[in-house]
Amino acid sequence: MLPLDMVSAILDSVQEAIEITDRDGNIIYVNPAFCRITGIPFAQRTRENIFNISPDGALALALKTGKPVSGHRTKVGGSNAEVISNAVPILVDNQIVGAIAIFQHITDVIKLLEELRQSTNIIRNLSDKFGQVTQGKYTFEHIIGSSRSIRECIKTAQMAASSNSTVLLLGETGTGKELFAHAIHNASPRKDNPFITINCAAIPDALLESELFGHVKGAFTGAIKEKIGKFELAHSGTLFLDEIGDMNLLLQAKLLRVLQEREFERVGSNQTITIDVRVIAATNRNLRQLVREGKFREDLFYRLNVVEINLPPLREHTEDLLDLANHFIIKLNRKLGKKVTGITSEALAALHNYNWPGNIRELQNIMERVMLSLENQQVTLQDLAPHLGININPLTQTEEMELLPLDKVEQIMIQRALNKFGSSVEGKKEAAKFLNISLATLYNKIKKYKINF
Ligand SMILES: Nc1ncnc2c1ncn2[C@@H]1O[C@H](COP(=O)(O)OP(=O)(O)OP(=O)(O)O)[C@@H](O)[C@H]1O
Repeated sequence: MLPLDMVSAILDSVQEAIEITDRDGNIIYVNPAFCRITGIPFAQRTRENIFNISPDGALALALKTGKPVSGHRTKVGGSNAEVISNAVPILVDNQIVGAIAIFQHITDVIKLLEELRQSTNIIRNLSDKFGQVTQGKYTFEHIIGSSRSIRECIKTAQMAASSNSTVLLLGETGTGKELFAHAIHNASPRKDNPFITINCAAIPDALLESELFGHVKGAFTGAIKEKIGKFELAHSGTLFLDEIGDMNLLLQAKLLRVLQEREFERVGSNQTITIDVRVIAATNRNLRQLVREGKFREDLFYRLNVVEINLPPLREHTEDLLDLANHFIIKLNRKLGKKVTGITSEALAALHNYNWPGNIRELQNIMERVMLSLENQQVTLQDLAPHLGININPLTQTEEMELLPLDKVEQIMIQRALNKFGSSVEGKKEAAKFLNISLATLYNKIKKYKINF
């Protein structure tokens, strides 16, 4: 057992407030920390009974129930001090002889809680930010194509990369707009900073503003915590605004201001935020037409259109088909664990003849579907035909008919030859040679039978 004077010296030196009662609730001891926190002198406090002065406090509860009480929030009876207290009954030979409580001033706890809340907020925001921040995935090396039109697009994009100019990428779906946006960012001085993408068509109008500019807590119903917008996330990097043609007029006005002033406010806040962001915008819609129809602001169009790059549809640069097909074969071999060796010339000719409404994305998808069932072999016309809507054996149907007019047979043969050799000038020469007619005759018959390819 510790000597009594030592026990009292220990209690006197503890930083937390301590209060002790006897079995009947008479307060028999409070330490100096208690007097400091509550402002009640020792002599005054030890004249009181806990059941009178603080009947709902932790000490009274511990005495009444004989059980420990922890984390009890209360005001110390007879003072204004709010505390969090833990109390336990004091047992001697299994009999309650009193109770002791230890208090912590609530302002200390609140201060700690506030610090904790702020730290949690910072961590949450950082992890939010971290989750959304990406780097540019592709470089110009990933862009396949040696046709004049693609080379020109690459040249313009490379020139734009070194500047801070806003770039507008126009082109049908699947022509590589996003790929170019990544490549421009990666070739720019901002390449080590964030590359943030937002698809304006994929986000409902009501949410797009806060996605772009962020919001403060309580800015609108559902804004339960503050949110950093894409513009802030992209600070010092690049913001890729995809499907810009789908943005509503109200937001277009706000976007124009950011592009002009480089500043904005989060939704619900009047604090102006200044940013340094390079904007690349893209759309597969006809922006000029939208301007004429009053659906896209002319001033915004010119702000965005500092450097304009028009990506050609695949049907207009079919000379890149072989390189693209081989590129996807290599990529998909890796992805699917295959060893496909290439594509036959007949299959390539069929690719030439197709219209490619989904452009390069469609080519990539078709190659993937075909390669799923191939092993160590080439992609053939038979593999591709169902995906390109080609009937590779028109005669099997027609053979079942007893007779066919001669010109119908001629038309079918010309169609088949063009499917086989392709519709390029070289392909037509081959087809004419195979059919034993001159190139001029072939052209005449294509015209006569209105053959589409
Ligand atoms: N020149 C190219 N070389 C290699 N791959 C390409 C090329 N162009 C496009 N691709 C590939 O085709 C797919 C579609 O490209 P991307 O997403 O960039 O098109 P997009 O024009 O942005 O389409 P959308 O308008 O539908 O968003 C991607 O997988 C991309 O990597």
